[in-house]
Amino acid sequence: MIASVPPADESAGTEQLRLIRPDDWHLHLRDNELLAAVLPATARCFARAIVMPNLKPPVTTVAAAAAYREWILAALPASSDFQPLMTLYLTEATPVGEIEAAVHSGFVHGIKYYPAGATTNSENGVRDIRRVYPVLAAMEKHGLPLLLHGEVTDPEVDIFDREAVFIERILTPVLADFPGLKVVLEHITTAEAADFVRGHSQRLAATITVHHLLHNRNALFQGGIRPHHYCLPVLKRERHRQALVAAATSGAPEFFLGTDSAPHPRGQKESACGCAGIYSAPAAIELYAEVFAAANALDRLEAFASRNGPRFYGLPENTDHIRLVRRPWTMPESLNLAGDRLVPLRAGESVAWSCLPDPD
Ligand SMILES: NC(=O)N[C@@H](CC(=O)O)C(=O)O
Ligand SMILES: [Zn+2]
Ligand SMILES: [Zn+2]
Repeated sequence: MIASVPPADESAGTEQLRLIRPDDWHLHLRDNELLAAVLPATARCFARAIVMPNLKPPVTTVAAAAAYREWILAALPASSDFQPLMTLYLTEATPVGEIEAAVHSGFVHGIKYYPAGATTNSENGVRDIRRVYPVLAAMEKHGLPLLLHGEVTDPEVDIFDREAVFIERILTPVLADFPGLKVVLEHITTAEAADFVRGHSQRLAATITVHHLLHNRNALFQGGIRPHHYCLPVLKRERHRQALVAAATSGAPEFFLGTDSAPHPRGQKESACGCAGIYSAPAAIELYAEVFAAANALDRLEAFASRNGPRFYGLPENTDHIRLVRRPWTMPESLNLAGDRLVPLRAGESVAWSCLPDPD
C-alpha cells in the first residue's frame, strides 16, 4: 500500500484530471504471500485486470482459473469491488473442449500464448504453433481473444530483435490462417510492432506498459547494472520508446493500458541470474499520467486507460471515476513482502501524480 500519498489539497491551481476508472489489461498477481502483498496496489485504482496465468503450475484449465479467481477475491480488501478477469495458459495439450468451457464460464476472457522458454514460467508453453491450430480455430469461432507474448526463442535471434521476428514468423501467418481471430500483442516494445498493430486494427490490438513508455535500454545500465529495470521483452532504444509514446497517446482504439506489473521478491531480482519483471502496480496509473502529461496528451489518457480495452474485449466501460492530481510523493525504497521485500518501479524517487477516489 502507498502510505505516502498526501491528503487531498483543494487549493486552486493544482492540476487535476477526472477519468473513468481504468482497467489493467495485462497483470501478474502471482499466488501465496506475493498475491496478498501486491493485490491492494492494483485494486486501489484499477477496476478490473486481465490476470496472467503463468503460475507454478500454470493455470491451464477453467477449473484452475475458477479456483485462482476465488483466491484473488478472498485476498481483496473487504471494501474493494475489483474484478479479476481470468485467462488460461495455452499448452500443446490444451483440449478444444477447454475453449468451449472457457467461453461458457463467463469469467475467462482470453487464452495466453507463451512461446516455450520465452519468459517467466513459460516452460509449459507452445513449441510449435501448428499443434495448437485446432484450439485457435475454436477461439476464432467463439470470439475468445488470443493474448501473445510476442517473442521468438530461437537462440540465433538477437534478444533485441525477438519481437520483430515473432511478428514475421508467427503473428503474420496466424492472422492469415485465422482471419476472424481476435489477438492482443502484449507489452509491445518496438516501432515495428506499433506500426504492425496499426495496420490490422480491426482485430489486432496491443497493450503498452508504463516502463516501456518511460525508459529506453540505457535504464538497464545507468551507472551499473540495474536488475529492477530488467523485464521481457527487454527495454529497447530511444526511437522505439518514442514510437510507443506516439501510439499510446494517439487515442487510437487498438492501443490500451496493460502494466505487465510482474513482481519478484528482491532476492530473486538482485541475483547473478535475476528474474525478468518490473513491479509497477504501486504507481502505475500515476506514471502513465506522467507520460501523457509529458506528451501534452492528458486528454487522451482516458481512451487509453479506460475505453479502448473494454471495447476490444466486448465489456462495458466502468461507471465510476478516479481523480489524478498533480501532487508529488515519494515511492518507498522497497515494500513489504513476507520473508523478503519488493522493489517497485521508481523506488526511492518522486512520482508526480497522486491517484484519489472520485467523490461521486
Ligand atoms: N514481463 C516480464 O518480464 N515478466 C513476466 C512475464 C511476461 O509477461 O513475459 C513475469 O511473469 O514475471
Ligand atoms: Zn510476456
Ligand atoms: Zn506479463
